[in-house]
Amino acid sequence: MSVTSHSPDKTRAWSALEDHFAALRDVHMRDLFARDPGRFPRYTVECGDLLLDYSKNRVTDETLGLLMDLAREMHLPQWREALFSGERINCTEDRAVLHTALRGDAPVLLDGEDVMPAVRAVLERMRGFTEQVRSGRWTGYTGKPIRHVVNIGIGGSDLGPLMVCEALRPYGHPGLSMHFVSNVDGTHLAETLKAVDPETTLFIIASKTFTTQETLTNAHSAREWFLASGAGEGDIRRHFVAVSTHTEKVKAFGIDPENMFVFWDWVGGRYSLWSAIGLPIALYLGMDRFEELLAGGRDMDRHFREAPLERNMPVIMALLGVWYVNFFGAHTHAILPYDQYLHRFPAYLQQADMESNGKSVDRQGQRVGWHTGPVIWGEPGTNGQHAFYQLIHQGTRLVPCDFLAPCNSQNPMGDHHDILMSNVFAQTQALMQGRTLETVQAQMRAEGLDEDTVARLAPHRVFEGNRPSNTLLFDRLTPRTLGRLIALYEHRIFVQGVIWNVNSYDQWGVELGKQLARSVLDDLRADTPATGHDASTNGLIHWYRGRRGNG
Ligand SMILES: O=P(O)(O)OC[C@H]1O[C@](O)(CO)[C@@H](O)[C@@H]1O
Repeated sequence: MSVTSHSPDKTRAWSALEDHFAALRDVHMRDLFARDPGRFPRYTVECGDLLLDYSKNRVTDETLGLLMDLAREMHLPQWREALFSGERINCTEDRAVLHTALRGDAPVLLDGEDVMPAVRAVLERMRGFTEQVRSGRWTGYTGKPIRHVVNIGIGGSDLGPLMVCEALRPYGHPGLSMHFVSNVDGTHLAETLKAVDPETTLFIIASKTFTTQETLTNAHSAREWFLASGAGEGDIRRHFVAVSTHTEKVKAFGIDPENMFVFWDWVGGRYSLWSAIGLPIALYLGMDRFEELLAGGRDMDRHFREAPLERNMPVIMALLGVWYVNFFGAHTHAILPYDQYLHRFPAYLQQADMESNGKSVDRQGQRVGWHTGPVIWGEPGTNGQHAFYQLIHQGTRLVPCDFLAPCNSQNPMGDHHDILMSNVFAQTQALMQGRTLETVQAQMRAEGLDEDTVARLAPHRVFEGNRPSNTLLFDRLTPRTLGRLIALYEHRIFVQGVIWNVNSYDQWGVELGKQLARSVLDDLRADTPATGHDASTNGLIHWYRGRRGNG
């Protein structure tokens, strides 16, 4: 690797940020706004139709300057170049990380060979296939056109395509209904199969490794269901396609390689929606719109690569996150989309962010002495307001929030959209400004309440404020805009990984549970006593074995 890495807490900027934090921790954003009328124009940045307003953060010019120093001391510009140019920055798996090439338009050399011809060839095959299915020329085994697409995959082979198909529903093919089966709980597949017809259903078996237990179990059961409907083995080719990096394993499952769409080990699962893993997206939206999504990702790549760090949207968002995690001690970060179509965006980002930066050893294998990725969570507004915003406004924890909202609804209806947007702006204002005890008391007296009631209730009605948020506005949730948004968060994750000196592109933390599940499953199938686990696990296995089949 051409770039060196080291501990962030050994940098000069980190120490300076610690001192600066001590001076700023009790400063209220109300006062920062009062002192500085230029905050909004200075602390906003654009990329295409995206506007990021980060003025409602607990920062000053000095904070931002020090955060930029930290990025430079951690060699962010060099790491960014290593990412885009195909260096093997996934050091534990010795892999390049090239999801940006999937949406790129220039040669990218990996081991001296340009990856772009292969990328374009897969896109062309996707175009041919999706046009056949969407036009009705690709028929099922009884000659009927495809009406249902069932994607069977999990994690990155599910969450991205599912989120995008939901987000871009207004652009979806009216004659295709999209289904996503991920959970190995038989209920997920069973409920999906109740809604589809074997003669008109196309199954996509999506798995980078083609070894994932949940996906293969669901895929085998789907095939059995299909064959039980009266179809023959020879009909499988019209109803099952695969997306994977492993041709041999796809063949072994019984899917013709002709019906397989490939991608490569340099595409991480949680960054793979831009690859053939996006096949459900391309089927639903059509290939032109899928390419608009890619173009949106490319817009953000260009911005990330070319804009100065101080005007760089993913860099700014990432560094603000570092400021809260490492200096204010924030444990979580809320993603609050005020667009119903983005209702799976927080779930998608949970995997993208937490599987990437939920690490506790650095790139050198040493235990980190600083906090890394926060818990990512969220729900669409305004529903969240009536659920968990109480804690964000008045709880004891600091929860930095991202509010995302379109300036135009896909479904204009009366004054719904102005009402929705008034909530976005009011929430961020309330979080920032709060409401002081004096204001509460004055308001209560103006309402004519007696002094006892004022004294008793006023403390409950105080809002400390000083709670940070970013606001991301965009014109309308189009494929291109969504591409920009997704790539924005991908790069935010990358930058934070660089600052925390972790490898954001492996996921060893999912291994142990998988391994143990295999040995537990052996014990669930056995009739001899289970003794090889701890007392709790042995006890649970026996309890379950004694009761299954009774319910
Ligand atoms: O696409 P695959 O190989 O089935 O993996 C699915 C998911 O499983 C994981 O490896 C771990 O949960 C994810 O990183 C990945 O997205």
